[in-house]
Amino acid sequence: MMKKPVRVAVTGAAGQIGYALLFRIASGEMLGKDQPVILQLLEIPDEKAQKALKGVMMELEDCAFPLLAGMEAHSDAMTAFKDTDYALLVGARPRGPGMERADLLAANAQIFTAQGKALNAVASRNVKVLVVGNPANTNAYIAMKSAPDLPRKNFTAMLRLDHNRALSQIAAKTGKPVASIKQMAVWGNHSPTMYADYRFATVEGAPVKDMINDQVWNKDVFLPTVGKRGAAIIEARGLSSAASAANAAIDHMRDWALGTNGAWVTMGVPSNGEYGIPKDVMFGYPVTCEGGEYKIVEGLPIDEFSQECINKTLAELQGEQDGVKHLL
Ligand SMILES: NC(=O)c1ccc[n+]([C@@H]2O[C@H](COP(=O)([O-])OP(=O)(O)OC[C@H]3O[C@@H](n4cnc5c(N)ncnc54)[C@H](O)[C@@H]3O)[C@@H](O)[C@H]2O)c1
Ligand SMILES: O=C(O)C[C@H](O)C(=O)O
Repeated sequence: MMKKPVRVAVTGAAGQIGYALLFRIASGEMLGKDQPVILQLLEIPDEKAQKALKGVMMELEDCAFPLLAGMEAHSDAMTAFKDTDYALLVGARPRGPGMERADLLAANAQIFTAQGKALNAVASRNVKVLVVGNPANTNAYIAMKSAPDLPRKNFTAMLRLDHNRALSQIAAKTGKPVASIKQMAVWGNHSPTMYADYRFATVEGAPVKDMINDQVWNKDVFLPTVGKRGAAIIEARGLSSAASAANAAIDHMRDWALGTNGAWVTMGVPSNGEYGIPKDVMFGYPVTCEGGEYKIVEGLPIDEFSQECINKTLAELQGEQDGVKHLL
């Protein structure tokens, strides 16, 4: 028997990430090839954006996806998020050359206050929320704080792109297939301060750290390459990453909904104090997922270098939180 359709809200649906995301959700790559979806698409109430959204919907229609059980265009979060089971908050201004993601805070923070309130009012009480719009951790924090009637754990930020970037860099360095690398972790903020950590990573049971055995490469090549990859793409493309970001969003939601079978992935989630991070800070952690819930991998040893890196990314996140206090 066919499953009951679930509602998936996507904001910024006519943007570049939206264009790389919606077709994959509708084809079943996110929630499974047996899960029909109803897309609830939000764009700003602007004639050009709404017209572009209509065009994307025409193309979705032309794909005749068997799993696409319905599709709606919205210009108001209060209708777009009605009863939604999943919410991918992508819509926000991207950064341009020379900007840091934190520079977007003022421009984007208000979007997430309003959208958090709308989720609070009308979404399914089990809604799974992924914030992609930058600065993603702090925007997710704002949305969570603006939705006091929803469980905190329902709000997450996207660090999966950083996780995937770290995997690819390690695959290139070790010459091992990307799929063979297990137990990667990225701690903290989706910003250059993030700490991509391969201390626990293995390939077929063998430690990656021993294969590389080069702390200078870790510090001077690996960490800056992963941390500044977003800027490198903006520099090369003239636009911020889109297909890889959409791919990471699919990975994040699929793993959260369908489970990881014990494998580690990275999600930005509200802290409950794990690893000394203050409660509610939206922090990148290694997690496993099962039965629609994520669980932070606990008890990992944190050496001095790692603690310094974690402190730095935490301090940045706390600074961002301070900067939006007046909105909450
Ligand atoms: N977390 C990550 O790893 C990651 C990766 C890539 C991009 N991003 C971020 O994702 C965001 C979107 O990037 P993009 O390249 O798709 O940008 P884009 O400019 O191509 O598209 C953004 C879309 O959002 C819409 N929008 C703006 N405000 C909105 C609102 N309040 N409600 C609904 N829609 C709204 C715009 O009209 C536009 O169509 C940016 O903030 C970017 O920095 C995050
Ligand atoms: O870096 C950006 O501004 C876009 C995105 O967050 C990325 O990491 O590619």
